[in-house]
Amino acid sequence: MTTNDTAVSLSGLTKTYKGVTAVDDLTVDIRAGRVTGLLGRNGAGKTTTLRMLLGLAAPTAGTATILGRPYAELPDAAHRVGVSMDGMGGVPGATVRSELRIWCTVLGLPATRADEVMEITGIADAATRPVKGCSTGMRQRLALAAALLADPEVLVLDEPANGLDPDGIRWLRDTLRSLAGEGRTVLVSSHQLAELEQTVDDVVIMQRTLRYAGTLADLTGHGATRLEDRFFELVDPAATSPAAENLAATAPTTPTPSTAAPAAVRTPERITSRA
Ligand SMILES: Nc1ncnc2c1ncn2[C@@H]1O[C@H](COP(=O)(O)OP(=O)(O)OP(=O)(O)O)[C@@H](O)[C@H]1O
Repeated sequence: MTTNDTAVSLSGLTKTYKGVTAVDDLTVDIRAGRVTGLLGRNGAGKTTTLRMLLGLAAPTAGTATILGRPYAELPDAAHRVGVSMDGMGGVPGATVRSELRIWCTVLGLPATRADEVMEITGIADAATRPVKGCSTGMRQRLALAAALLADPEVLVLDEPANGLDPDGIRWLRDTLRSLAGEGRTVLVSSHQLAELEQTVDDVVIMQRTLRYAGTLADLTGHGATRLEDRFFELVDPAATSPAAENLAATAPTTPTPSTAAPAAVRTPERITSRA
């Protein structure tokens, strides 16, 4: 079911690479104005899903829309959707400020906007630092700064917590909550379950196929169970020992054939699964 406040809609979304299905028949609506965590192990298909959503990879089957249209057909998409993904590349030789100013030019924004987003993301002190000399955490902040430049309605962030120290993680959590508080939609991929548990309203769990879509509160019984426990029940019901779970959580996953039976998929009220 699609509602008026659906920000992202995936329908039967499937991607096969040389006979290996990375994303299989993913159908889910993501509600506007909320922080939604796209969760899955390494290799679960999160990045592939986001790339299809943003028109960076062509689906083998199915559709993905953002604000009601495929990204490539969305008017003013570069202003309405802010994106942070690995491999988006930087400008050789740029400093933090000059890189953001280049993006300001590309987006038709005043150069002063670069300084505003540096303040928001806590990197103003690093304005003159070469980007290639920045730490991973600093680069994550810079990537979010770039995503925020055009004051977008929707943010799509691929693993934004990677490389952040505890201060950075707390800052990211507060920032994402505050962005959603302003009415923005935040779709954030991660496999850092403890972190996400404190950040998201809604959860989409995938392991090539959809395993859960709904509110965090529904998933955890309003905190009665931990997200991590529910996650493992959904992605790997056979795993029983914590040691096995920890190992599985960090090991790359080889996609299984698309004929494998999907796990139970819930259809709660906040995110509507149409699987
Ligand atoms: N361009 C590609 N060509 C072939 N296989 C690919 C390609 N991109 C992704 N894959 C495969 O698709 C599967 C899903 O990868 P994807 O990067 O989407 O997972 P992920 O959930 O984002 O993982 P991670 O958390 O490690 O980033 C993996 O098995 C990966 O090897």
